[in-house]
Amino acid sequence: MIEVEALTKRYGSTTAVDGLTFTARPGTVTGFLGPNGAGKSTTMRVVVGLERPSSGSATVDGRRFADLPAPLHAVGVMLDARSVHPGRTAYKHLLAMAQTHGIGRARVRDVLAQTGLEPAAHRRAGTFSLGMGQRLGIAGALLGDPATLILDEPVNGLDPDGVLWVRRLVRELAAEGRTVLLSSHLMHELALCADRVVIIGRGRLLADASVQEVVDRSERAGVVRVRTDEPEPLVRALTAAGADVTPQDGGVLHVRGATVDEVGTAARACGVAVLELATEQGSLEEAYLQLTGDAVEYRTDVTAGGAR
Ligand SMILES: Nc1ncnc2c1ncn2[C@@H]1O[C@H](COP(=O)(O)OP(=O)(O)OP(=O)(O)O)[C@@H](O)[C@H]1O
Repeated sequence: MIEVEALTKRYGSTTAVDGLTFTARPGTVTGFLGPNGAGKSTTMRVVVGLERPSSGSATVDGRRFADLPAPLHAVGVMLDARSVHPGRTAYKHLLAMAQTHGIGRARVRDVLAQTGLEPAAHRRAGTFSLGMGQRLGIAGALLGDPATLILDEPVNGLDPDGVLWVRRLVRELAAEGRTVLLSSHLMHELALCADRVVIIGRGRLLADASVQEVVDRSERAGVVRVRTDEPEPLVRALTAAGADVTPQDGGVLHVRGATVDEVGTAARACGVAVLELATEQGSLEEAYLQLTGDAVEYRTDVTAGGAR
C-alpha cells in the first residue's frame, strides 16, 4: 500500500507537488494521471526515496522507503526504462540487481520469461528497441516479487501486443493482491486496466475516484441523444416537460433532465419519427480534459475539426 499524506515538494521557487494526499490500495490498479509537469514523477520519486519531501510524507506499507528492510521485495519500481547500462545484457543487468538483494539466478530467469525477454536475454540492452527496454524495466520491477509496483508510463513505446501484455500483467498483479500504481498519458488504456484514478494538476489533487465515477463526471455522460426528422415539436414538448434541450446539426438534440424512455415517449406523443435514440457515454479522456483544463502547462489550440 502506498500512502501519500499532505506531500509537498519544492524546487527553489517551483512547487512541484502541493499538499497531495492519496492512497493506492492492495488488490487495485491505481492510474496516476496529470498533464506534463503536474508532479507525477516527483511524487513517485519521493515514494521511492529518490527525493526528500519538503513537507508531508509518502510511505509504502506504512514505512518511508529508506526505512524498508528489503526495498526490492517491498516495492518494484520502473521510473525510467532507459536507466540501464547499454553495454550490459538483459540477463547481466537483472543478475546484478538480484545479487545486491540476495535474489537467486532462478528468479532472474523467471522474470525474463514473464516479460517475454528470454530470447533477448544475452543481448546488450543498448541494442534494445524502446518496447524491449520497457519490458526489461518491468522485469527489474518484478524481480523482488514485491507487494507494491510503481510503473511510470509502462506502455510507452510498446506495440499493441505489448500494450495488451502490460494490461493483463497489471490486472494479474492486482488480482494477486498487490498494489499497482501506474502513470500513463494513454487514457483509453488506463480506462481498461485501472480500477481507480488519481488525477493531479499543478501538484494538487483534482480527482481520486473509481474510473467509472470519473467517467460519469464528463459533461456528455448521461445526456440523451435523439435524432428525428422534425426536431421543433420535440424540442417544445421536452422543454415544456422541464428538460434542457440543446439542438445540434442534422436533427440531433442533446437532452439533459429526461431519460431515454421519456424522450421516446415524448417523440411518439408529438408524432415525430425517432431515427436515433441513446444515452451518451462519457469517457475518461473527456473527463480528464475537463478536470485538467486549467492545469495544463502548455496548450496547443487545435482549431481544425473543432477539437480543443
Ligand atoms: N529536479 C528538479 N529541479 C527543478 N524543478 C523540477 C525538478 N524536477 C521536477 N521539476 C519541476 O517540477 C514540476 C513537476 O515535474 P514532474 O516531472 O514531477 O511532472 P510530471 O507530472 O511527471 O510531468 P511529465 O508528464 O511531463 O513527466 C515541473 O514544473 C518540473 O519542471
